[in-house]
Amino acid sequence: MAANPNIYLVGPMGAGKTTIGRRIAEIKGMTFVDSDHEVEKRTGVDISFIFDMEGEEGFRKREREMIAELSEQPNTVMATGGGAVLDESTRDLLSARGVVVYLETSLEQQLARTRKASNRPLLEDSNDVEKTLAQLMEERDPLYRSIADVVVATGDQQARRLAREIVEQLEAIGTA
Ligand SMILES: Nc1ncnc2c1ncn2[C@@H]1O[C@H](COP(=O)(O)OP(=O)(O)O)[C@@H](O)[C@H]1O
Ligand SMILES: O=C(O)C1=C[C@@H](OP(=O)(O)O)[C@@H](O)[C@H](O)C1
Ligand SMILES: [Mg+2]
Repeated sequence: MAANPNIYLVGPMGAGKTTIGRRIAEIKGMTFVDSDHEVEKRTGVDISFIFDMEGEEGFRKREREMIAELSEQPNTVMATGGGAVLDESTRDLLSARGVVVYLETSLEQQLARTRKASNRPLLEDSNDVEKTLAQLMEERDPLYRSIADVVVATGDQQARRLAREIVEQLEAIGTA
């Protein structure tokens, strides 16, 4: 039997990439990786610390290299960080090496889902989180769409249910 194609989740902060990605991997019996977590493991520090020390540019370089490495791994579901798609080589790699799922999200949901958690320096350093999220979305939505094989609206449904629906959708189009 052919191995499962890799599944890559893209979308903005709070879309649920990390949460849903982990569930999809469980359902499919695939390996789950999160590019942010892998950068943190490799460096031994958190994302906010990397932004403080090296700026966003330093983080983007680490993110690009990590995604390039992780995308070589077979049978893998990878949650990317919300800004990973800014890099053209990353977009090309994700497109070429797996199925790309864009988790589309309303600003409202993003606000609710990013309210509690820390370690999102772009939001921690903002004095108007809603405006920052809206600006990022304007810049990035076309990039997410440009590589998406599937676009999934994340409504109010439970993470587990959403993951099941995504798996069904991928199986229906013959990509999982
Ligand atoms: N479909 C969902 N329903 C309810 N809560 C969710 C859902 N997706 C994500 N969450 C919650 O939102 C927060 C952010 O999710 P996360 O997976 O970290 O998003 P991302 O990786 O896209 O930034 C987490 O607390 C998570 O439990
Ligand atoms: O949107 C972004 O630029 C970022 C999103 C974060 O990941 P999540 O999308 O998983 O929150 C993390 O990579 C970093 O804080 C930058
Ligand atoms: Mg995440």
